[in-house]
Amino acid sequence: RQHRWRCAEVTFTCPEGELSVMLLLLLLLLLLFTANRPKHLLIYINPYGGKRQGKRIYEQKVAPLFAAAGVSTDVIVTEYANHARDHLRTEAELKKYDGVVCVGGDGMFSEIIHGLIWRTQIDGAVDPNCPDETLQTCSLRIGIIPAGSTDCICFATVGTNDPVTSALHIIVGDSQPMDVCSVHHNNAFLRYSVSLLGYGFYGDVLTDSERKRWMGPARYDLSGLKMFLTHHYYEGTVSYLPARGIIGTPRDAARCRSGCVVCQHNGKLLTERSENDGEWRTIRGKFLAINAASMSCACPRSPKGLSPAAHLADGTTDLILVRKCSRFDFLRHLLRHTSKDDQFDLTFVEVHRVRRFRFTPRHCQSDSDLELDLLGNASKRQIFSQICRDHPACGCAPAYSCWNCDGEILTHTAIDVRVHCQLIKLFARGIEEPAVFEDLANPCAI
Ligand SMILES: Nc1ncnc2c1ncn2[C@@H]1O[C@H](COP(=O)(O)OP(=O)(O)OP(=O)(O)O)[C@@H](O)[C@H]1O
Ligand SMILES: CCCCCCCCCCCCC/C=C/[C@@H](O)[C@H](CO)NC(=O)CCCCC
Ligand SMILES: [Ca+2]
Repeated sequence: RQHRWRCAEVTFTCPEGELSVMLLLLLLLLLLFTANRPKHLLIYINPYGGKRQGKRIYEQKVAPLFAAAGVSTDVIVTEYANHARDHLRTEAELKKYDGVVCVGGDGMFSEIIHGLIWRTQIDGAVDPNCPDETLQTCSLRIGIIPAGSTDCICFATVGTNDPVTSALHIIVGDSQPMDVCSVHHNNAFLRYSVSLLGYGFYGDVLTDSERKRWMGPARYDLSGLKMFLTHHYYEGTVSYLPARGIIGTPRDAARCRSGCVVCQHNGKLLTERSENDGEWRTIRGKFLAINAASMSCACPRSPKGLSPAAHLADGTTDLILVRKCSRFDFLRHLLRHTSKDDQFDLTFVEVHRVRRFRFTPRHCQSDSDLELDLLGNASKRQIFSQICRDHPACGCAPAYSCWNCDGEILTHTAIDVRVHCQLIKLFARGIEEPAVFEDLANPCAI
């Protein structure tokens, strides 16, 4: 609640009429020319996100504030999935606007960035399919009015999921840069991600929860419990390029906050330096979860997030590997997402701050890793024996999971992920530290 903003009316009185007119003019000029406030916004509302309250939230809580602040709007209520993405990619007259706002959850935000980033690359003649291209930064800022199920991007950039607070951050024209990961498979673009890329546990939770969409946000709790009990593990190889020369580690006590110096320092450093500096490292093993958190991923379910010390705009992602362990140990790890204890302080968990990583599931590994028959095909016996060994009870469980990419399912399992430092900007200012009242003895001074 401490991050909530509210409107207040303040009445100034001035004994001289002329002076009051001058002050009024000065205020108007300041608002017009010095503040970076948006004047015209393009708004997309997902009427089916979260508890299906998007339209009501916008009309009752947000539209009156925009009207009072003199912000004009063009509003589109989406009619189908990817409506907003496709409109931004091809039709929207972006020059008319100072920003784009989505009313919905992380999936709706994902649609907006896919539309905007794609459009920016095509306009700038950059090939989005090439994983090594330097992407062009998007000039339009993005606002999020939370009306989804997790709303982790709003929570991790503002500190609360409250439509009025987000509307006020948009009105005052705040700006928060943010990293974006591009995900490719064999030189073909798959998706962008800003929060969680999760294989194994979080991929399975998402797949299961999509069948329960009718339940609303509670679907994640049920699927989370089910997948915890199922306890699948997956084999594969993770290679990564550690972020070198940067300040900050995933085990820091310090957090990314408004005006973060780590983001400023690393952002400058990484844009100046070739990202191929450094040596790739490889880890092969059996994992319950492989998570890449490009930001803390804090949300009401996990107030400090999957990687509490991750940064919004430092050009890195925190790669968290949870190796195969007992149900009891995995529960200890999961419960630490919701408590103050360090979720990385466990022997089966490791975390690396990286600029790029690749994952190959075991069944996709090169032929030399598999038994080959005379025709060069991988032996069925070997693949079958893997399934049987992993799931002796039924033998029919899947040998591979899928990726949860900011709450959307990725069908490809072998992926190449690269962080693009500060590719987009949000109408936010990062989480603010609570005010410290130093002069408690003299409240008037405060
Ligand atoms: N009009 C629509 N009809 C059906 N689906 C839509 C429509 N508009 C958007 N969508 C899709 O709905 C999905 C879910 O939306 P959204 O992210 O807003 O809510 P959520 O999934 O409940 O929340 P969260 O992503 O925070 O968990 C998104 O993948 C989006 O593409
Ligand atoms: C026995 C069960 C213990 C459960 C432990 C709870 C741990 C909660 C961690 C929550 C982390 C959320 C990370 C954010 C991911 C979002 O990009 C994505 C889209 O909105 N949400 C989910 O995938 C939704 C993921 C929901 C997972 C439960
Ligand atoms: Ca980051």
